[in-house]
Amino acid sequence: MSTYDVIIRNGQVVNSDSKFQADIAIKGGKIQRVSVDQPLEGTADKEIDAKGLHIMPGVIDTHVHFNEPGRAEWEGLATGSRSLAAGGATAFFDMPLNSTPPVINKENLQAKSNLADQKSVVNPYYWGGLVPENIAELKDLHENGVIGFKAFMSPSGIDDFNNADDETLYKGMTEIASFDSILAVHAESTVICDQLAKEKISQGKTSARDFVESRPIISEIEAVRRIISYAEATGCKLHVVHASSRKVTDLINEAKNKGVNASVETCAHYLALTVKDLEKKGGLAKCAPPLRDSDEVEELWVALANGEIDMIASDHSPAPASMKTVTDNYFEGWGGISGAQSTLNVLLTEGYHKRNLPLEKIVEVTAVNPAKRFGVENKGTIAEGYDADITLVNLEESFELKAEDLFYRHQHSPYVGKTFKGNVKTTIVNGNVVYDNGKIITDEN
Ligand SMILES: NC(=O)N[C@H]1NC(=O)NC1=O
Ligand SMILES: [Zn+2]
Ligand SMILES: [Zn+2]
Repeated sequence: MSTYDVIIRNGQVVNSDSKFQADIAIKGGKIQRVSVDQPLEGTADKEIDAKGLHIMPGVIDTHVHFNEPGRAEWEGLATGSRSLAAGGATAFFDMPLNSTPPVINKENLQAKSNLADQKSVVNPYYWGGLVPENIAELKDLHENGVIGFKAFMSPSGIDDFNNADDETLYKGMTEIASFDSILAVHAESTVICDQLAKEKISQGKTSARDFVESRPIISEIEAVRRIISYAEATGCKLHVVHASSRKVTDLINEAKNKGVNASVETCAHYLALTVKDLEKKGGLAKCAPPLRDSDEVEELWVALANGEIDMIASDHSPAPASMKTVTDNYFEGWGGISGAQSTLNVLLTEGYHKRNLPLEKIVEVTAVNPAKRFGVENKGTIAEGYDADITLVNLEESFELKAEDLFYRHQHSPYVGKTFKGNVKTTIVNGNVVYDNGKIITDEN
């Protein structure tokens, strides 16, 4: 009988506050021993030599749309979760849309979680939706384990998930505050975006730049200011997703300084891609809020380095290729980027290698802060007693991302063709190796 299930030897552990050489022993899905600077004694059913590799807490992707049930032809829990594992993620928070029926009541939550239990290779968590029709359902959703609620302040693009008007936001936040949960918002102004889009389209102005100009940063600023005022008035915890500009993250930080319980996410694509990519790659790089110019990208990196951004997620919101093809009208086609597999690659390449972003900071915004902010216990850190959710990374290995390397239901992404430095070699979820050297390892193989 071996002492442990898995031992990882000779790796360099990275936590959000430290880096050290250690051997790690896993048993029963937990990290049982972390032996710093001296060889760990004992045997294991599986020994992994991590010499030359960095051992990081698995990424917790707080923002994905896996679209199942109901829209599995766009993605799916099996394919989506495999892509995460291949990218070093060990948990995800699935958005209440674009699955159908959306997660706006307990029954729909259970339908999704039953499917995830069968299909996901990483740990699933769920956002509940806040829509004008479901304020009476929020408490039930909370009691059934959603990690928080998500509302759209502008149209969601999905017919069965209405955006929240001001009354819904105010009443919903009052209700969510009553049981101390949190509201995440997609913050763009409906009035500004709709009006500008109408104007552009009526003038035949439908280029990539026109689309971006129809969803300007001020539209995010307006919506974020408004939602902060509701957070102040109701005492509801607030989380702003996919801020595309430091001008937006600044507002959250000002609010925090005034004592508002708020946090902010940005996405890998706002750190790695610009309007030029949208022009070049067409629909593959279309999202909302849209990609910005390179000066905004650089400012976001500064914000990240300064601790002004709480977490980085993918907002993986895929669709079939036919819906991502833009010819000359950028107002047509699905807005949403396929990126779940590449978040860590982006942060290592563009952050650690190119801009000297410390590895500890990457762990903080991909693992520690997501776990802390949303009350996910025993995850986000490599330490004794924590869950064995771990990714092994070769920081120096470069590779060019190919479409056939993607585990998505549809093998496309704006990152295809990009050379990344920093490659995920192995991903361990609850003590089981689920991804190793380019392959998903499941019970069947
Ligand atoms: N419904 C949905 O997934 N929308 C997402 N896509 C995107 O680009 N931004 C979003 O909020
Ligand atoms: Zn959104
Ligand atoms: Zn989203």
